[in-house]
Amino acid sequence: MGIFFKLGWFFKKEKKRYLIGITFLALTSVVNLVPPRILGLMADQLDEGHISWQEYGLLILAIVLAALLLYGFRYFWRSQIWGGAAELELQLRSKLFRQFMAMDRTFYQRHRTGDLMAHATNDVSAVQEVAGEGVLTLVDSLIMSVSTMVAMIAFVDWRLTLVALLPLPFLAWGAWKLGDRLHDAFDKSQAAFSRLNNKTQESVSGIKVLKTFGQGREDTAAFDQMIDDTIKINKKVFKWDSMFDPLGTFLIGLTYTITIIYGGMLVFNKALTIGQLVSFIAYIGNMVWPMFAIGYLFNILERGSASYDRIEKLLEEKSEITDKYADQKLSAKDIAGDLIYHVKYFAYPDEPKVQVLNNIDFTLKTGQTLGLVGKVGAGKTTIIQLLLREFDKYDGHITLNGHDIREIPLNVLLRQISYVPQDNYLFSTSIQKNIAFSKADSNESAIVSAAKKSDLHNDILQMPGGYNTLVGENGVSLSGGQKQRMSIARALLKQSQILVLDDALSAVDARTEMAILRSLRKERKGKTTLIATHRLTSVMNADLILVLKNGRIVERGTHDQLLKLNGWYADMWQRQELEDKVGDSNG
Ligand SMILES: Nc1ncnc2c1ncn2[C@@H]1O[C@H](COP(=O)(O)OP(=O)(O)OP(=O)(O)O)[C@@H](O)[C@H]1O
Repeated sequence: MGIFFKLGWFFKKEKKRYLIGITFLALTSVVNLVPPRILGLMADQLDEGHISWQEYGLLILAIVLAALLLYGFRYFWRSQIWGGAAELELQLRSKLFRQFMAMDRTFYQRHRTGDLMAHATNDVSAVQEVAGEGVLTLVDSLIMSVSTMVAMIAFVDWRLTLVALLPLPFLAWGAWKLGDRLHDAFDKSQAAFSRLNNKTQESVSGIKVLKTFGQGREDTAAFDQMIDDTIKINKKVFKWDSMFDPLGTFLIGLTYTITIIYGGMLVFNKALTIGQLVSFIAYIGNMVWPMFAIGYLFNILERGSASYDRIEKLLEEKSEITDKYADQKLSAKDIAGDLIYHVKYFAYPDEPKVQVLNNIDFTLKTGQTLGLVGKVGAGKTTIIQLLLREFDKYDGHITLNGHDIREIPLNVLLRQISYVPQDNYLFSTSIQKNIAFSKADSNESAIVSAAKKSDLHNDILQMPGGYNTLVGENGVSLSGGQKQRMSIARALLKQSQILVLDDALSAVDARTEMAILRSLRKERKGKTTLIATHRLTSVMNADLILVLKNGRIVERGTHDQLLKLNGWYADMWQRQELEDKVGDSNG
């Protein structure tokens, strides 16, 4: 029952809806007592042999009227109570979705996508059942069983009521105990199904890798094993289910048998009329559902409660990135200015002792371009992540036009940044919509212009549907280079103050890279650009180049200054130049 208190906030909000629903539910139960009583009266009249057609007609009319009333009452309680359950489902789902949107990276490191999906679907459904089926079962089974018992005693006989209903509590007990096992088995079957889903998704998404590594057969075997396990688990569901139904039939049959034997004796001894026995038999029908229901109720509430706790736990998680300054009156203009980094110490939250950035200091004037280079794992992406506010806990500060970025409203800051990661996400829709994702109200000419600047326009014209070509899930139908250029077009369309390219040109050839960089220089005059890369030609025109090693800046300057230093940059430049020459002569 605790779950009803946990959901108190919701029932309080939806008080009116539930009061109306419960009132109609109670009316339904009471009107349900009428047809059996009328059937009894009819049977008595038939038994006594004096049938007045007028009276008979009136009784039939009363049954029809009761049926019509029941129709109307049922409609009202259903629309109110099921409507309430749907409302709760909606509220929980949107709360969860908002929470998922607000959460930082570490949240997604702690929770797997499949698990989050399960919370947003299975758990929400289990809680929704409490507000629908749970309320119905609790209220209806109580009112219906109590009112039917009162009618049995008042209109028929208390002794028959006592004896005939003896088996029914066992039905409630059986429904509770077996139902518990059934639900348990059902939960396991759901979990197995979810594992199977995860596996299918992973195998299909990674099909290219699987095939190229010749792992197709092994993966199929692993999948077969999983199906075997799932079937074994599902067999348990059928086992408990098959025990449950016959138990119900047996106990209900026993109740009817006792009624016929003992009721028959009472009729024989003239303690009861035939009509009363007929009414009683019809009333038993009213008692069956509440017994099943009471048993079910415990399971619905237990499951709902466990699911609600899981949802609450997720909702209680706090993002490390809080938009504390969301109300700060800062506009895009206020933050358009120099970008200054002064980060003494940064470590990722899961490994707080491993220093990833160490004394990163630099100033980038408005309109300048910064190049970030260095070996893999040197800290280039980490520097960018701090600007994007994926992590807020570091010793030092990063400012934009003098404002600490942690004190700028998130939406104001992020609207001023276009970010192209190494591996961008494309939605399974048309090319046009994928480019326009960064600025939904863009017109066609702006989209085409962005595609031209990122050297993608000609590729798109070659495609069967042009700009309307569908790209498949995460752009499967595109080459790596096309995907990267599409992400750049998306970023350019946004025309933001700061553009960040994180190894975003790694999949395009040197000539295409040069063309894109040329148009970027033209396009982004007066705007700030950050480029992290392994290919030094991408940053040779930058105003400032930082060479990173183990999270520290080991060399800094322009291309020419760095060449003169004769350090890592100069060495790498020579090697890459040589590689290009060898590549050209081979090509
Ligand atoms: N989420 C994370 N949690 C813990 N450590 C991380 C995380 N992301 C990156 N690191 C570590 O931080 C260090 C810097 O990584 P970063 O991605 O910034 O390097 P990078 O220079 O961008 O490398 P690459 O050129 O391969 O992209 C690496 O040692 C990496 O293993």
